[in-house]
Amino acid sequence: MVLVNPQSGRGQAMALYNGHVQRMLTEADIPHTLVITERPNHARDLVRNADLTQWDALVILSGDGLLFEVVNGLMERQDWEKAIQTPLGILPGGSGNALAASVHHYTRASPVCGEDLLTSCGFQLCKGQTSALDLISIHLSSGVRLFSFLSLAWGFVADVDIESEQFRQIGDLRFLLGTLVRLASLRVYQGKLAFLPAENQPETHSGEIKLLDHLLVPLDQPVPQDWTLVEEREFVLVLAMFQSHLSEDLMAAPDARSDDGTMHLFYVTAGISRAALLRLFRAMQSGTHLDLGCPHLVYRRARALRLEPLSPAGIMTVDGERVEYGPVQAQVHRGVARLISS
Ligand SMILES: Nc1ncnc2c1ncn2[C@@H]1O[C@H](COP(=O)(O)OP(=O)(O)OP(=O)(O)O)[C@@H](O)[C@H]1O
Repeated sequence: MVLVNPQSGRGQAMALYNGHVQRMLTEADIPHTLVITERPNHARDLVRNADLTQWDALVILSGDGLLFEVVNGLMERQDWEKAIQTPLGILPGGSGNALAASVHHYTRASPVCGEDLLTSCGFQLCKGQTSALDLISIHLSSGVRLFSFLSLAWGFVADVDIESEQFRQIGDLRFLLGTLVRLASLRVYQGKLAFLPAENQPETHSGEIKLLDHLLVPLDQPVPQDWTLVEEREFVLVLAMFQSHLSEDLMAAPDARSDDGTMHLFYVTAGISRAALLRLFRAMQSGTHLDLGCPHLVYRRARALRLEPLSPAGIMTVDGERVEYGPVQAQVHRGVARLISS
């Protein structure tokens, strides 16, 4: 099943399907059914109720938001243990296309963008090999539990992602414009951050197949003893990456792999100059931001984290989608889903 969000990116996803994708799938002799989404949550509702035995794979031609819907729709099913084993494919049709860029990066080929990225992902889709995909269980303060495959962001990155949606018509340039606007009015975000370092938890057991979040305690209790409490309380951004790319041209976590069982946690503390922050983002285009030795940038590998914003209002995103603002905690579950990626 190929799911297309006709509104994603600059609204070009259907043209990409008609121009490239359909031809590739036909040449590769892969019969498929096209589903054009009509509204937000259409894909989520569809996969929650679909007869999955009909499909070898669910393929998303859109941005990361549509795959986020599909993953969470699968996890809402009674038979989620089986449903989440359905191979998931991604074809870049949005403006960020972080997972598509990550899937390409994992092939170790040199970076590409635009239609070349679509061709690369289309080729991998036709080959049909699958890799394991980590899912990150995320608990919001209201008690809602979500599943993420890409990122959790608060502060600068989340603000740029959501505020730049008004510039959707200019495609991925919206992130550059949004970054410049946010830099001009750079903010500091107050909050508490804690995490379980990967080295303290060498093996991630996902609690059998049940996906029990055995590393987490309720949000109203202090984090366990073996967690690290970050001393700083003033941040410019907190970003947990679960794949290599934050967008098509920002390689936030070059060493990340789809099934490494690791959260790649970055935070930037207050006091960084606008120029230094801009340098970080420019270096992130080639994945060299950690080489700059910026004293405000911290990178840690983690298995679980807790973030408690103290600033009264703000933006938090999961996989680039806005979620309820407030205390949040998360745990990685290694390789519980399947991603078409070679
Ligand atoms: N037919 C539709 N009309 C409007 N919104 C839709 C439709 N189908 C899906 N959506 C919603 O659109 C949002 C954005 O989708 P998606 O992330 O796939 O594209 P994008 O935002 O352009 O890409 P990116 O995340 O790469 O920037 C999602 O929250 C999804 O729920």
